[in-house]
Amino acid sequence: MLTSQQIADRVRQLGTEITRDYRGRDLVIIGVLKGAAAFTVDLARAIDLPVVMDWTAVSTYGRGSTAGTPTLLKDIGEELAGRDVLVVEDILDSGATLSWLMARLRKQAPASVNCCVLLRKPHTVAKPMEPRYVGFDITEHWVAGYGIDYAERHRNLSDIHEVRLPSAALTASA
Ligand SMILES: O=P(O)(O)OC[C@H]1O[C@H](OP(=O)(O)OP(=O)(O)O)[C@H](O)[C@@H]1O
Ligand SMILES: Nc1nc2[nH]cnc2c(=O)[nH]1
Repeated sequence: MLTSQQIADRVRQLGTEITRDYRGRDLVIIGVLKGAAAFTVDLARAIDLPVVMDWTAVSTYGRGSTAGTPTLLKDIGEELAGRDVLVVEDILDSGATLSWLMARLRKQAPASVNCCVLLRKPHTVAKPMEPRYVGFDITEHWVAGYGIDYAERHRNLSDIHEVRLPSAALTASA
């Protein structure tokens, strides 16, 4: 679906935009494990600012048209009060994970909270939200590679691939 070269080119563009938008600010980048690990590291290296990096992990069940139920698996360590926060996610699908996470981070009273998603799927129905930065708008097909898994495997692929699944398996995985 997307080659490593296409991804690298877009990551470089996003890094340039973020560098311009956050110059002179106290930027904290929060990568959402596990899917956004590769993207977060590459994006951070494309930003020409002294950013602070931190990590969180959230698991969300009941995606799609039903409201997801997120669980925090790993919290951040940074204090966010008064700082500019950029959450980095691999995929925006139902929006359940990101909307829950951003509401949680806002409770620490940061100066701002925005997000950068690599891939946006077309139907963010459950929790509509507008990321400040989007890498690519894609179809609703299941994808894997560049940090994104299929049944926990294939995160190590350099390209992003479409995974052909029977519709029953797709529902079970979500
Ligand atoms: O917009 P949503 O419907 O919430 O879906 C997007 C989330 O789903 C995937 O995470 P997953 O729970 O599979 O965990 P992982 O990042 O560890 O692979 C993906 O990495 C996003 O975090
Ligand atoms: N791994 C993976 N997780 C997802 N969560 C929502 N869509 C996807 C997808 O295409 N792949």
